[in-house]
Amino acid sequence: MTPRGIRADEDAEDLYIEEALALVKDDTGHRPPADPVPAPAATARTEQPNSEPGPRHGGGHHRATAWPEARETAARAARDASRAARRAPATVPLDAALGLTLAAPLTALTDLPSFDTSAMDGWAIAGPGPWSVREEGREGREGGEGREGRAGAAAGVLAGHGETAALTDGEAVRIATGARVPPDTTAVLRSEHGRWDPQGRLHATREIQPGQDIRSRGQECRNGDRLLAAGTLVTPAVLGLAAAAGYDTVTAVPRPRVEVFVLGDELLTQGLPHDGLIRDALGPLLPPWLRALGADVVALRRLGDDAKALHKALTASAADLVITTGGTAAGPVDHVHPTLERLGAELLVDGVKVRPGHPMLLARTKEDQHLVGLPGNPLAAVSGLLTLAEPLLRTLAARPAPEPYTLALKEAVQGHPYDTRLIPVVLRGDQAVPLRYHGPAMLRGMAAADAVAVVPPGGTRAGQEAELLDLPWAAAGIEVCFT
Ligand SMILES: Nc1nc2c(c(=O)[nH]1)N[C@H]1C(S)=C(S)[C@@H](COP(=O)(O)OP(=O)(O)OC[C@H]3O[C@@H](n4cnc5c(N)ncnc54)[C@H](O)[C@@H]3O)O[C@H]1N2
Ligand code: MOO
Repeated sequence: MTPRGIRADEDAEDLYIEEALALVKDDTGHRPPADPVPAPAATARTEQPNSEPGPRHGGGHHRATAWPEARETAARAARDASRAARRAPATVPLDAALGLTLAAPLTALTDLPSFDTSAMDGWAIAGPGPWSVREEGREGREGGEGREGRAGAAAGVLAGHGETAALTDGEAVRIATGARVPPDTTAVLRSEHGRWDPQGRLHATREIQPGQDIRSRGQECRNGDRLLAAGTLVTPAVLGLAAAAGYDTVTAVPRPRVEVFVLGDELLTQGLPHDGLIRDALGPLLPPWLRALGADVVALRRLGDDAKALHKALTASAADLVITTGGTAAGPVDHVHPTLERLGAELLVDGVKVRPGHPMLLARTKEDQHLVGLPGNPLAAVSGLLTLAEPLLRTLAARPAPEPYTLALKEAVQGHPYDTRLIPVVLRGDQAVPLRYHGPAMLRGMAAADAVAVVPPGGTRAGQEAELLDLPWAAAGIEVCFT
C-alpha cells in the first residue's frame, strides 16, 4: 500500500526519510496545512519556580486541547522530532521487516522471471508436430507419468535444472512447470493435450500457438525496474515480492523505540487483587498494542509512585518516546507533571477534551524525545494511546494515516457537553453497535470491540454516522499485526 501523497514518479534514491515523513498524510487525510493550528502549548519551564502547582489537572479545562487538534499536534511533534534526530534508514533482513515502511524504492535486482519458464507440466516442443520425444533428465518416479505412463521413464526438464540443449524442429522434451525451457522451444504442450501414436510419436490434441504456456523472461519486470516506491508499507506480499526480486534485506524506516514506565504502588503483577492492591492491566496491554502501532518496545519498567525513580528513568532514557501510565492527575503521588517541570520539558498537550482520558498529556522531553502521559484508569489510557501515541508513532514510523471512515450508530450515544467521547463498538453489517462497560476504569467493552466510535460534543443520534477508529487486531488479524 502506497500512502497517497508519495509521488510514484519521484526519484526516491535520495528521498531522505524526513521527506518521506513529510509526504505522509496527516490524520485528516489531507496534507498538513502550511501553517498548522498552533498547539495550545503550556511550557512547564515558563512557570514561576516558587508558584504552587495548583489544581491544574483536577478536571480543569483551561489548557485542554480539542481532540482533533491533539492528534494533529502529536503527528506534528513526530515530524519535528524526526528532523531533529535525522533517523537514518536501516538495512533490515526480510524476516524482521514486516510492518515497516520502505525508506528507499524497491528496484528489481533481476529480470522476473529470470529465464523463459514453462507455465505448465507437459512437453517443450519445437516446430510443427508430431514430435519425437527426447529422453532427458534423471529417471522418473516409480509409476510416475513418464512416456506412456510407464515406470522409470525420463523425468525430462525439471524446475531448478540448469540450461538444456536446444531443441530441433520436430523434437520435444518432457518439462515441468517452472523449468527453464530449452533454447528454440516454440511452445509448451500441456500434458493433458498430448497423445501418443503407435510409433511412439507425440501429437497435440488441439491447436497450440507459438509461445503458448511459456512465461518469457522479464514478463513481470526487468532488472532495474522500480517495483515499489519509498513510503510503501511492508506487507507479507511485499516481503514475497522482495524475495522474488532478489532481496535479502530491505531499506526501511526503523521502528521508533519506546520505553514504558508503569507508575503506581498499588499494582500487582500476578494473582488476585487484595488489600487495596489491584492487578496492573496496562503492563500486559501496552507493549503488543504499541508494537502494532509500529513501535519497538525496548523496556517496560514498573516504577511505583516514586518521583525520584521517575526522574532518574526519564533522564537516562534514550527512547524516541517514553510512555508513562498513571500519575497524570493532581493527587498527592501524581508525579508526572512535577517531574516534567523539573526536567524543563515542554508541554505540548496538557489535557485533552476527550472522555475518558482527559488528563492525558504530551511533552517534548528532549529535542528528539517525547513523553506521552497516559492516565492510570485503563480505558482512559487506551484513549490516550489512540489520541496521542497512535499519530505520533505512526508518523515516526512513516506509516500512512488510515483512511477516515464513518458508520451509522445503531443506538444513540449521549454526548459530553464540551468534550469528544470515545466509545467501543462492534461492527455488524453497515452499523456500529455501541458497547456497554465503557467507564474509564473498565476494559470489558474495549476487550469485545472491533473499533472505537468518535462521538462529538452533544452526542450522536441513532442512525447517525460517526467516525470510527479501527483497532489493530480488527483490521489485520492478530498474527499479522502483533508479531
Ligand atoms: N480531583 C480530581 N481527581 C481526578 C480527576 C479530576 O478531574 N479531579 N480526574 C480523574 C480522571 S478522569 C482520571 S483518568 C484519573 C487519572 O489519574 P492518574 O493518571 O493520576 O492515575 P492514577 O491516579 O495513578 O490512577 C487512576 C486509577 O487507575 C488505576 N491504575 C493506575 N495504573 C493502573 C494500571 N497499570 N492498571 C490498572 N489500573 C491502574 C489506579 O489504581 C486508580 O484507580 O484521575 C482522576 N482523578
Ligand atoms: O478522563 Mo478519566 O480518564 O474519565 O477516567
